[in-house]
Amino acid sequence: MPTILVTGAGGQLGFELMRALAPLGTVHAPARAQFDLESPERMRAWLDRVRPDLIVNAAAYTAVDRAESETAHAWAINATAPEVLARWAGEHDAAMVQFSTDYVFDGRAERPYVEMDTAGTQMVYGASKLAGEEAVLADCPRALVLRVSWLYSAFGNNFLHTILRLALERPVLKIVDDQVGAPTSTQLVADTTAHLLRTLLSAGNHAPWGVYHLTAGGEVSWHGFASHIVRELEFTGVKLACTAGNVQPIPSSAWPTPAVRPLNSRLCCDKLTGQFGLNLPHWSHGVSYALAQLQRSGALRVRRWAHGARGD
Ligand SMILES: NC(=O)C1=CN([C@@H]2O[C@H](COP(=O)(O)OP(=O)(O)OC[C@H]3O[C@@H](n4cnc5c(N)ncnc54)[C@H](OP(=O)(O)O)[C@@H]3O)[C@@H](O)[C@H]2O)C=CC1
Ligand SMILES: Cc1cn([C@H]2C[C@H](O)[C@@H](COP(=O)(O)OP(=O)(O)O[C@H]3O[C@@H](C)C(=O)[C@@H](O)[C@H]3O)O2)c(=O)[nH]c1=O
Ligand SMILES: [Mg+2]
Repeated sequence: MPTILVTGAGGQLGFELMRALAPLGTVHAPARAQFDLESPERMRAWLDRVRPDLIVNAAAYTAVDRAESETAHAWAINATAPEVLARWAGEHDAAMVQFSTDYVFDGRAERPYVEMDTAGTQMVYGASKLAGEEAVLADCPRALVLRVSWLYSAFGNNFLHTILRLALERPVLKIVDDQVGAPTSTQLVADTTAHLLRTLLSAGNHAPWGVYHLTAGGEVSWHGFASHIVRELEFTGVKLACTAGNVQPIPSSAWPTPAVRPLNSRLCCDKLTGQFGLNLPHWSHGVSYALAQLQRSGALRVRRWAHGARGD
């Protein structure tokens, strides 16, 4: 059984990977005190001691706007740390998975991006993630780089939770309508990663490692995504301050942010579905599932009572 290292297990994707990768081997998720991505020495010491056969790097610096002012910090975690991991993996014949993002592209193309397209972005988060990808591919012969987009889950910090919070508090939401992509659940990414690894690890010398785009099917703007979330929340009966009709579309120019996000975040996943014979379900499936998880956990009911009179 392979020994597997999952970094960032406390993050929204790492949490799902712990579940999805468990059948493939013995999964280790060291705490930050033992495995800090900003400490190459500590990482190497841990790797030399445990000697994983597979490194799955789900840790990252994901604060897109803050990265513009915390450049060194973002670069250390998103670019230098993957390089350290990949170098160790390459030297010890281990395999590695690195997660990357639609934000490596500048978003000016008029079609979904394919893996071979030239990536190039001005934003620090995207540029640091691109440097991480390149280092991993250069240093580890058995590397899988998965570019995912717009991740959300019932657990963790993400746009779904932002919209839930805002819809409970505000009568009107203004959301950008000119940035388009595919919201993708962490479950879909984690389960698909496990499928790919099962194939790749058993395929021998000619296994198709490399870069793949991995998102849910379909496409939508952030405004369309937010409207969908609020509409689905209305069905749950949770008491909202905002209705779906009051989620208003705005252009990016009306929502200035330190990091300029791509207008086109669409990633073509044909390479992955063709190579591995997998189907990537429409993005709305995962949203229904995440909201059902929130409802079953009691999170929506508690919020309703916290917000208004019980039973109203
Ligand atoms: N979120 C998104 O929408 C998208 C994410 N991605 C990529 O997917 C991957 C997973 O992202 P996601 O799960 O959303 O990220 P999260 O922000 O939810 O989790 C990131 C994890 O990294 C850990 N981490 C950060 N810095 C360090 C460090 N110095 N040492 C050890 N651990 C550290 C965090 O630890 P702690 O909990 O202690 O802070 C956290 O567990 C990343 O590669 C990201 O770039 C790609 C596209 C979209
Ligand atoms: C909260 C809010 C956001 N927005 C806009 C800002 C932005 O353009 C868009 C999305 O907002 P966020 O800042 O939550 O999303 P952002 O942090 O940019 O999400 C990204 O995270 C990184 C880690 C990735 O890799 C990307 O794939 C992507 O998921 O919505 C509004 O227009 N109105 C609002 O009220
Ligand atoms: Mg964010």
